[in-house]
This record gives sequence, structure tokens and C-alpha cells, in this order.
Amino acid sequence: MSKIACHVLIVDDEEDILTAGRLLLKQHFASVKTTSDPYQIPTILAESSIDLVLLDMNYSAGATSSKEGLHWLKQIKQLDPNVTVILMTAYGDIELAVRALKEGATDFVLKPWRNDKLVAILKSACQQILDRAIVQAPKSNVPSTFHYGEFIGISPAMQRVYQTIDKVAATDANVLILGENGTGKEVAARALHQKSKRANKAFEKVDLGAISETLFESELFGHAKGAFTDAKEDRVGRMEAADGGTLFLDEIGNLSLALQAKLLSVLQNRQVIRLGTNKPRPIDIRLVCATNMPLYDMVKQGTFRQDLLYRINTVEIQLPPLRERKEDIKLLAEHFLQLYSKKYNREGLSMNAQTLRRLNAYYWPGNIRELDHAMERAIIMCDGTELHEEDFYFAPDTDSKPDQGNGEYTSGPVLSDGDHTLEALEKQMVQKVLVKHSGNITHAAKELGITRTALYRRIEKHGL
Ligand SMILES: Nc1ncnc2c1ncn2[C@@H]1O[C@H](COP(=O)(O)OP(=O)(O)OP(=O)(O)O)[C@@H](O)[C@H]1O
Repeated sequence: MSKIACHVLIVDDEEDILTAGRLLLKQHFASVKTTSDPYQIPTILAESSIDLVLLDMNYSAGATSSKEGLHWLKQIKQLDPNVTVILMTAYGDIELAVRALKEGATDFVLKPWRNDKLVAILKSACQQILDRAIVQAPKSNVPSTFHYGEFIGISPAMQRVYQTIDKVAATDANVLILGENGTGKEVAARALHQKSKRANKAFEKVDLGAISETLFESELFGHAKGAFTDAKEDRVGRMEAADGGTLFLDEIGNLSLALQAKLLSVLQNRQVIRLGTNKPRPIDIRLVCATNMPLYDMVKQGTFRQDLLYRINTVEIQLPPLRERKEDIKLLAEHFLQLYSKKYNREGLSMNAQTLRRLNAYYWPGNIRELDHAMERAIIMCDGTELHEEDFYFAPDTDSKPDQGNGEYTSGPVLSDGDHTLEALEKQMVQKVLVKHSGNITHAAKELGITRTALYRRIEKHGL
């Protein structure tokens, strides 16, 4: 029997259904893949050329609302509108199946299915795909990029982040975003705001790492004219400015204990008093905080207040480091390649497989921000039409270390063997911290425990 040139993916959390479906359909179609985990859908679509997805409507055991099926239908259509989706639904779900048809599904089959009926439905859908392919340009490969707001990434870890943002955006719950530098904490905070009912009100970002102790109160709570020497006029604080919208407190882990107490008191009372006044003003804000510091350890060490932590962490979002979601590196690199080749009039540039392998092997201590800068630099430095390894700057001693040949990478930056003079160690340490903070002098100086001027002196001394 000749097979139809159609590649099918079956998604269902029941292994029996997957096995039965695979055995039946592989007799009729070019290839049949299966997965019991719908979170794998984006990865499979990106890696294989799938034409048709046979998608179950219900996932968690006993669930019958079919909401998940609709969710994944939308995701598939967003990832690649050309992929045909056929839903599997239980008897009685017909109304929902009709809704799914409106949302872009091509057809549905009732479970338990009749083999001849299932094959007939899929064959008819595949024939439509093939007819379409003849009249249209050949079907492009599945899209190489997946956008969720400003985010790019298809890894299961990022899918979970998108799901959490979708779930909590509509609520007023306080959200704490954790993750290394450059992992996209601010992007996540903005996505939360944009998807919330506060989207048309202010999004106020305050970088707590950059505010001095003395300016904290006036910056956050505002002041009245004459409240202190430099207070030439009344000033609205950032909390009031965020009224009705979202207040994003970045680098909350950098706040001193004294300031933590002041912040906690305002959050508890939901009102601010401008410096130099005694009139409380109510504030209606949605609070989003972020940090790359280990807040839970800091609570144990007594450097972060537990009561403040519990006030800000109603929902937590952990952004994974780039090295733990290697499937996103290629997508992000291609995105930045497109962006910067346009910016520098170098359209047509490409990246060879070896360069991509090198990007995959690197530790990316500065995460996406570092990849962004690395791509921009490589595009500027590149002579020909292809980006090569030599066009990139990879900080020394920050490669991931292959683990006993299994291709996984385990350790982070290490100091090299060889020169162990204090001078050499200082140079390596300054270099390492600069890379970690993607060249941000303020942050690097803070981590090294020196002033910005002292850091500039060392950069010059070591020729960095
Ligand atoms: N998933 C992503 N897709 C595309 N761009 C991203 C993604 N995540 C982050 N970026 C980009 O990387 C850069 C760093 O992101 P962002 O400022 O949100 O990180 P961060 O975790 O807040 O960093 P820091 O801790 O240093 O403040 C930004 O230019 C942002 O647009």
C-alpha cells in the first residue's frame, strides 16, 4: 500500500492511544511521531517537518473541560498556521469541538475512534494539504522562531514561563521573578503588565540597585517642596506614579535591611506619605519584583526579611539560564542575526554549523544579553558572508565543560591553571565578573566590592 506523503504527530497523555494510533497510522502516512507531553509540541514542530497534528482535548487525568486542547490548538496555529490540526474528543464534547473548528482546527474525531473512520478523516485532511502545496509555493520549513510577546524561545522551560505569565497576568497577585543576569526578567515583568487589565496604565520600573540609601524614600514615596535641601519643588514618587498600573522593583535583593523595613511598611498599608508631609495617599499598584540574588539563602543569613519575601512572592517565576535551554540558542542567534544584519546593512549573512555548535557549547554567563551583544559584535567583525567562530568573543575560561563525553555541560567559569600571581588572579576575576554582568560597570563593581572608579582603573591596568 502506498503511503501518503504526510508527517503526522499524535498528542495524547494515554500511552495506549499513542501506541494504537501509531500502529494504525504508520501503515498509511509517511511518518508518525507521538508524544504524551503537550509541552513538547513546540520542540517537535521546530525540529521535524510535521504536516498534521492529531491532538487530544483533555490532558490532566480526569479533566474534561477541554481547555488544554484549545490552548494547544492555539499554540500550534501560532507556531505554524500551515499545520493542520485534528482534534480527538469524547462523545458529548461536540459543542467544544465546534468551537475548536472556529479556532482553526480542520476536523475532529470521536474517541474511541473507528479505525476506518480515523484513517478516512486524516487522509482527506492530508489530501487538502498536498493540494495546497501544489498551488502554493512549497511549504516552508516550520518557523524557526517562536514569539511570546518579546520573548523568543520554544524550550519546555520557557513554555512553562509563558503559561505562568498567562495564568497570573490577569490577577493582581504580587510576582517575584528570579533568574541570572540577562535571562529576561524585565521582559517577563513587561509581559505581565501588557497582558494584565492594567496594560493601559503606567509601568514604572525602579532599579533598586542604582538608588542610593539617601534617595530611596524621596524616589519611591515622593517629597514636598523644602522637605530637604535639594527639594526645590513637590515631587510625585514612583509608587504614586505607578498608581493603577504596575510597579516593577528590579534588583530587590540589593536593598538594605533598613530600606526593606520601609518598603514593607508601605506595601502592608498600601499607602505612601511623601517626605515632608504627613498625609497618607492610597496607592493601587500591582507589584512585580526581580532579582538575581538567592533571596531564600539571604533570609537564612538574616540579610533579607522573611516577611518582605512572603509579601512579594505570591507567585514566583524562575527564568532558566540560557545554557539550560540550549534548544533556544539557535532561535535567538538567528533572531539577532536578522536584527543586526539589517541594522548594519549586511543582509544575506549566515552562520555555519560549526559556529552554532560553538554557541551551544559556551556557558553564556550573561545569558541572552550576552548572546545579543556577541551576535552584534560578530556581525560587525565578520568579513565574508558567513559568521565564523573567530568573529565572536568568548570570554576565556567560561566554556561549559563537557561531562565525560555525554555532551552535557556541567561546570561554570573557572580560573585557569598557570599564572597564579595575585595580579593574574585579579585580572581573571575582574574579567569574569564583567562578563557575568555583560559589561555593566555598576553591577560588576558592586559584586567585586569596589567603586566604579576603582573598577575602571583595573580595567585600564589589565587592558581589558
Ligand atoms: N527570551 C528572550 N527572547 C528575546 N530577547 C530576550 C529574551 N530574554 C531576554 N531578552 C533580551 O535580553 C536582554 C536582557 O533582558 P532583561 O533586561 O529582561 O534581563 P534581566 O534578567 O532583567 O537582566 P538583569 O538581571 O541584568 O537586569 C534584553 O535586551 C531583552 O530584550
